[in-house]
Formats: sequence, structure tokens, C-alpha cells
Amino acid sequence: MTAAVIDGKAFAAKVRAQVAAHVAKLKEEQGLTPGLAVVLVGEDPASQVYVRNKGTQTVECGMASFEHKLPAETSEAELLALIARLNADPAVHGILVQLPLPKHLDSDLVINSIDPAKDVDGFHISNVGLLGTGQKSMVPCTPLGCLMMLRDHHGSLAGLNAVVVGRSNIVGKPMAQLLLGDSCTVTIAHSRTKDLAAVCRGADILVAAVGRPEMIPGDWVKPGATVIDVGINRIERDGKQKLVGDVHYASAALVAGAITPVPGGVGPMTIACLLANTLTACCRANGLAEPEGLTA
Ligand SMILES: Nc1nc(=O)c2c([nH]1)NC[C@@H]1CN(c3ccc(C(=O)N[C@@H](CCC(=O)O)C(=O)O)cc3)C=[N+]21
Repeated sequence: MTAAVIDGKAFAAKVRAQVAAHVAKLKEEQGLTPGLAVVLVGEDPASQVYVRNKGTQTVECGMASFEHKLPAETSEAELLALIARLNADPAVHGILVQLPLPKHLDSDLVINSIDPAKDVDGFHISNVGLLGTGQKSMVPCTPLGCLMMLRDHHGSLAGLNAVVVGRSNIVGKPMAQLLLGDSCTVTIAHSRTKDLAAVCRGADILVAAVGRPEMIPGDWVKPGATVIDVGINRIERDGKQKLVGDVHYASAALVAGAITPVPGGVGPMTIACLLANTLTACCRANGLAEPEGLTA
């Protein structure tokens, strides 16, 4: 059997179209334009490309984009002062501080200085706690995108065995919370898990978020399982730069029921969910009904 390919790129385009339609309605009926501020500290080339993509897609959806590029040697006080200004700016509904930050900056402190209502990454400690207790929160973009694709593919996720490989605060842990919220039986596995292969083979839903190129081979995949590959690893093969996931795609696709490719899977959905979260934040800030199907 060959797996169905879950086309994240096409799915993301649909999500962005929904966002754009809702934004148009907000403008017409309320005179409101959702705004997203993206803060980039330093000159990492990959981050620059990525921040530019976010800005372009934000504007394409009819929203306002505010880019703040600060030099690598920006002090913590300067960064916190910028965040305070964005927190107070009514034109800004979402704030994203691109991670990782340069080492001299305390990212927990910086993230927790963002107004939780504007924390479109869902990384603020207060949003983490709200998600963990099943309350309304801002949900991290990558796990939200994965959840949307899983719901679309399966309908109900109730009772399915979900294994999340990776325990990061930005993907693994919130992904596990969302799957639990949809009544999966959830296992969080990681580098110290005993017999990781056997644990993975028990998964109806396998989410790989470890950041190791092609670490999960096809024979760790249960026949018919749904595989969500969060990894985006830049490697060199045959003298060429290549993007691969955390799953060995060719072998996994022979066994899985459905699989997300890299590129074109989770990545585009992450940005689409960032735009959806910005719209949601704008609606909440103004006491308006939230867009349907774009939140957890
Ligand atoms: N505060 C913060 N929030 C983030 O959400 C965040 C961050 N910092 N720092 C960096 C990572 C990385 N990330 C990606 C999102 C989409 C693609 C994406 O669209 N990838 C394309 C390929 C792009 C390419 O060709 O390089 C794809 O998978 O098809 C990649 C990477 C969000 N991040």
C-alpha cells in the first residue's frame, strides 16, 4: 500500500483564503484591520527569508504587517521596550518574536513580556497553562496546523493511539495537549524512550518532531497509520542542499495510510495558522465572534 499524501501546501492555501475572507468582512463591517508584528533580532539568513515570507502572506490576507529588524547586539532592555510599545499599540493584534534569540537574551523572559492576548505563537506561560487545562488560549501554530490536518483526514480522533516523538515546548508538548483534547490516547516519546521503535509501531497517529533528519524509518510505522512529519532539516546529499523531515519518507510512505511531505506539509500550515491566530486575536480583542474552523 502507498500512503495518501496530505498536501499541507494546498491545505494552507485554503486556510489563508478563509482568513482573507474573514479579514475582508471585518474591514467592511467593523472598519478593523488585523495587524501582525514580527520581531527579528540578528541577521540569520534563514530567519530573514522566513520572516519575509510571513510578511508577504500577512499582506496577501489583507492584514497589516509590521516588521521590526533589530541588530544582533540589541540589549534585553531595548527588546523589552519594543515589546511594551507593541503591547500598547491598538493596531497590533499579534506579536511574534522570532526564535531562537541571540544567546545574551533570555527568551523565556522576552516571550513572557508579550501580552498573552497578542501572543500568536502561544508560547507565553499563561497560554501554555490555559491550553494544558483545556481553556481558551492562543495555540502554538505548528501543533494547530497538525491538528487541522489530522481532523480533516480522520474526522474524529477519539480513541486513537497518538505517539508524539519529541518533547519541546514549541511542538511536542502542545501537540500532545491538543491530541489529548481530541480524546486520543497520547504517548510522548523522546531520545531516552526505551524501545522507541516498538512505541512508534503502536501509533495510529505518529507525529515526528525531533529535528533529526530521517530518523524514523518505515519499519517503525504501523501499517495504515497517519504520519505527521514536523521536521524541517537542511542536509547536503550528492553535493546538493536538500530539505528532509524527521521521517524517512520513501520507506514510511510504503507502510503509512497517510503522510505529510517535507517540504509542503507542516511548514506551510504553520504560517497559515499564524495568520489564523492573528485574526482570532483581533476578534477576541474587539469582542467579536471568532472565525469558525480556525481555532482549536
Ligand atoms: N517565534 C517563532 N515562531 C515560529 O513559528 C518559528 C520561529 N519562531 N522560528 C523558526 C521556526 C521555523 N518555522 C517555519 C515555518 C514554516 C516553514 C515552511 O513554510 N517551510 C516550507 C519550506 C521552506 C523552505 O524551503 O525552506 C515547507 O516546509 O514546505 C519553515 C519553518 C517557524 N518557526
